[in-house]
Amino acid sequence: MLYSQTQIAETCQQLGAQLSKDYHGKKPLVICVLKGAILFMSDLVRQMDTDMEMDFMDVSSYGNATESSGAVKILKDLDISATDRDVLIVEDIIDTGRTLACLVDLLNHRHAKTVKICTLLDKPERREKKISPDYVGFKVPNEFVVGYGLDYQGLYRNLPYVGILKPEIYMQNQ
Ligand SMILES: O=P(O)(O)OC[C@H]1O[C@H](OP(=O)(O)OP(=O)(O)O)[C@H](O)[C@@H]1O
Ligand code: HPA
Ligand SMILES: [Mg+2]
Repeated sequence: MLYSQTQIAETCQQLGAQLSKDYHGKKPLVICVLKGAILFMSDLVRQMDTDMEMDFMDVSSYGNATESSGAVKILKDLDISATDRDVLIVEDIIDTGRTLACLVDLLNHRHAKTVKICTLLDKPERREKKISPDYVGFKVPNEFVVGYGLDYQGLYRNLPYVGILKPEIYMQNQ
């Protein structure tokens, strides 16, 4: 285990308090990046004492051919227009930064007023794209982490804590 349920709850409370101040009177459009960010999003917004709208996007990385360009495929787009909105993107983890680099570009292209990023976990050692989150819960080492929304082959998202995946689990599949 890397971060317990209690540590995560404290972090959500701290981030929520800061976001409540920073977005006071602004009615942000808070975007959850499916599926990984759903647990963090649902805990975080309950700690934000401000008017807001919530929306959801589902994106997936392209295959190897286009990975280097950082392109992602939109599987579910926003229902609410981001134009002229103070957008807060909520993510579970920033790893290479490809997903967020693409989303930030897209939202700027759509003329969002401001685009900020709140991520529970940041894994800076793996970064390929220049993305620096505005709000970070925890910096994580260069390990594959699961739980609290994060999966390995679709499993472990429902764990209430964040842990490092045991190497024997992914070695079985190699
Ligand atoms: O910084 P990156 O290297 O782009 O990686 C981070 C992204 O990868 C994971 O999502 P994934 O695309 O696996 O989908 P999921 O959220 O549905 O699990 C994670 O939830 C982030 O969204
Ligand atoms: O460490 C991770 N765990 C789960 N999903 C991920 N997507 C990018 N990095 C990770
Ligand atoms: Mg994701």
